[in-house]
Amino acid sequence: MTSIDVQDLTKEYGTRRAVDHLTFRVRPGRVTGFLGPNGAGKSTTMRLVLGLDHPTSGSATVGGRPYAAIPDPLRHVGALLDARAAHGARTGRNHLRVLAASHRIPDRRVDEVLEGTGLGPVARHRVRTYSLGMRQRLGIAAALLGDPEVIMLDEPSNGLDPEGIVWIRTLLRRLADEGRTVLVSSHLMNETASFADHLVVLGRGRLLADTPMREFIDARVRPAVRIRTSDPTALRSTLTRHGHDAVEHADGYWTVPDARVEDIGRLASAAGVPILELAADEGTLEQAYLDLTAAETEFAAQRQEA
Ligand SMILES: Nc1ncnc2c1ncn2[C@@H]1O[C@H](COP(=O)(O)OP(=O)(O)OP(=O)(O)O)[C@@H](O)[C@H]1O
Repeated sequence: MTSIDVQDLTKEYGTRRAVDHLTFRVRPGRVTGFLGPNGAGKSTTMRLVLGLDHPTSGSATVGGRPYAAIPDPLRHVGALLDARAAHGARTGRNHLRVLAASHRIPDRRVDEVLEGTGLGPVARHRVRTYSLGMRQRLGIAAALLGDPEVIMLDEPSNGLDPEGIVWIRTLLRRLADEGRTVLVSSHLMNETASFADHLVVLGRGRLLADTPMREFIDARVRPAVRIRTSDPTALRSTLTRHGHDAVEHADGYWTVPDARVEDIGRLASAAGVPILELAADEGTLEQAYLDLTAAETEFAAQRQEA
């Protein structure tokens, strides 16, 4: 089982500290979403893990070894950092064949990943004719080429069309279900919520959260019940009688904070209040993320004032 281990990792560029004493572990068998505002240090951390940059202090290892010490690294760690990196004059297939040859990976694997990433029909076209989405797919194909147990993707959904977004979601889930270690950075919260089991969140180079996704949301967003009725007066009086503060919204919905669907449903039914819709409002990753990063911004402002 191969984990990514980041231990007290710090990276400074001049006076700018991009990564600040960061410690976390990315475990196999699940998709870990890597989140944080622009400039939080996600790409720098990924580059440090891949040995593309040297840490100022601390360490980053894969399966207990620094990337540079892994023989045939493409067979162990697959990464997509920058989809523009492929040589535009080569065909997609040749780009992958060159990579494969340097790691003694057979050409048939090239054709396999081309098919798997939906690039079969354009495999013999030059990369410079590819759309951003096709380049993303080519970058993902390159990451998968060595059938690695560790996969790191920086913004893989970038430029993908809706069908591509569904494809990447399914792919990430499958890779994790196969027991691989999958780390994926994204700015798209709905997207991340659809594939991640676990989250690592950075803010200004520091670790803000390292937690299962459900716990991350539940700790920050109060659960509520959404309800719609044809008799708002009866609904309000029933809820008030039972100590619930309901909030009415312009679109005809009511929200009952800190309540469970079972309880509100039972109360309404016992009081004969007609219910048109009833649902648990469990909170979204976006709400929880904005709550966390807002708190972080406030903290930063307070520190500056002090
Ligand atoms: N080569 C470099 N030289 C100088 N500063 C750098 C370099 N690479 C990154 N930085 C700085 O380090 C900080 C972290 O950048 P990084 O790209 O890792 O953030 P990120 O979380 O990936 O952001 P984004 O979400 O915008 O991609 C930023 O302030 C950035 O300007």
